[in-house]
Amino acid sequence: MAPSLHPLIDNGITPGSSSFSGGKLHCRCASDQVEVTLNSNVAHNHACGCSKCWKPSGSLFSIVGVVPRDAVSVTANASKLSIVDKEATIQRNACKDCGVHLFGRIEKDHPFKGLDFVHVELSDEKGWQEPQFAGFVSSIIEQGSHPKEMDEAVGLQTYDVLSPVLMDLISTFTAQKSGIRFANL
Ligand SMILES: N[C@@H](CCC(=O)N[C@@H](CSCO)C(=O)NCC(=O)O)C(=O)O
Ligand SMILES: [Zn+2]
Ligand SMILES: [Zn+2]
Repeated sequence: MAPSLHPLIDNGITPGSSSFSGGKLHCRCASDQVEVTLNSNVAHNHACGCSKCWKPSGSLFSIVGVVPRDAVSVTANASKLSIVDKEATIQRNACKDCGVHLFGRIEKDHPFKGLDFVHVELSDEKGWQEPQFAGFVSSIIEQGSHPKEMDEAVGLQTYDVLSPVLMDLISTFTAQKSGIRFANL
């Protein structure tokens, strides 16, 4: 049987709503759930094959998107949150009890600083932006998947890092940091 890529993409992708403006995320504890309120839809939502992003058990990919950090607030049980790896670029705040990642924040100088990484499957609301691409696809081999499994039909454009739009953003940031100034950006 083919492995589950992720429940949000295994049986086709449901389009989000352009008028949707956010909702609440909950961890998976049976009680005293951590609640995070997002006052924005996500952008650049994508399937991520990396080993660091939270994924449901049995799935090869995480689904992760970004929201402005000003649109993120912890509205219940914040004391259950702990940063998974303080050295990582993305500081992933996870529930200490169930392990779910509620939001990932970047504090260092970085092109994506100001954006928090979130998993919309933790919300009961409908209308979140659908996954736009699959990134870090070859990273699933590092985690034990046979290289041939990478050829599974994901139903999304696949990349071994991020999409060209996001890679261009990162490269533009890097160039500007080194003193290069582009006209007409
Ligand atoms: N092969 C590694 C890749 C890990 C990685 O670089 N992940 C990316 C994408 S996460 C969401 O798109 C990243 O930016 N990580 C920064 C961080 O995790 O702090 C692996 O699989 O572990
Ligand atoms: Zn929990
Ligand atoms: Zn990732």
